[in-house]
Amino acid sequence: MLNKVLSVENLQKSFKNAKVLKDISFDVREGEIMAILGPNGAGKSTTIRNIMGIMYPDEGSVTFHNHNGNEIPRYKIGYLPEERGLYKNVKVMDILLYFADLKDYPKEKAKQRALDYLKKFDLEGKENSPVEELSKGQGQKIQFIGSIIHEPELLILDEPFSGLDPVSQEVFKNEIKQLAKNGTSILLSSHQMNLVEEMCDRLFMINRGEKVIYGLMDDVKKEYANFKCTIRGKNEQSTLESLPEVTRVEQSDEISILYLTQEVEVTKWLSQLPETLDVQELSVDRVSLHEIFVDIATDQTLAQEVGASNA
Ligand SMILES: Nc1ncnc2c1ncn2[C@@H]1O[C@H](COP(=O)(O)OP(=O)(O)OP(=O)(O)O)[C@@H](O)[C@H]1O
Repeated sequence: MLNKVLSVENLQKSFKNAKVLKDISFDVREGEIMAILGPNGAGKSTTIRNIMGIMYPDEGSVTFHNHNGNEIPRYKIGYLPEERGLYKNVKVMDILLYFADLKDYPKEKAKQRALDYLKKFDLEGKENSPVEELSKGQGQKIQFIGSIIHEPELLILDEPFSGLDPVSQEVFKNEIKQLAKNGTSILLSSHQMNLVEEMCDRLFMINRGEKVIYGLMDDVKKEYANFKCTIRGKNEQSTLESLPEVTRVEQSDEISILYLTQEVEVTKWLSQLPETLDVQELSVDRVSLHEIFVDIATDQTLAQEVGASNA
């Protein structure tokens, strides 16, 4: 098993009378991409702020290697906060060197890394531009570079994809994957399930401050991502519901989605469909992480530890 870089144990946090974190525990391992997923207000940012020492938990602990709380060497951690914003009248290079200086990172090395990353993020030649002349997405790229300029061992990204266009999202996604491949441990939060689905190794799903799922992405998919069959054609809902292995049918206009049991053998199931069905189009897919989340967040009885031995 990979080494643990960060451990979060039994975090509890209340604001006035509202308990927003209820016994949150997970870890982040060397070189992995770990995602905290959950809907708005679930407690993702509060968890991250407690890890970063921006606020302190009422109960529980945060450990980075063998260091706790104030002993944690913050210069080994990179952080992209949810709040975006940089000093407006400062030049791009100056702000990046300032970020590096805060972490005691050598200036010349930082300068070279900054230039390399500006090029990578399609911002070549912008080093002397004032931040106020950048677009929102460009500013976010600068802030992202600022969070990795000092080669952190652990990188914490709070909603890294929000506000980015699809091309920039792809650039960020690839860079995050590359960093992990080179050994950086990544913890990122998101409420956009589909974006992180194919990039994270493990996930922690949180809803109303509580753990809903914690485990390997592959295990979560195996456990929850059953097959669904989408049929376009004129069919009675009751006919479709009476087919074997169908747990639920959703219908709108001529599109019917048949959710199938975990045990279904797809080829066998397809071969026994009645000839009387009206099929103009048919596809079989696994339900997405997004659908799994909506299901689970609205029916807590499904919540259980997934792949606990691997988690
Ligand atoms: N400083 C604060 N004072 C009072 N309540 C707070 C504070 N910070 C967060 N909360 C509350 O804690 C809950 C969790 O908020 P948090 O920002 O952690 O959610 P989130 O999962 O990051 O959501 P989002 O996806 O919307 O960013 C919310 O109900 C929020 O209103």
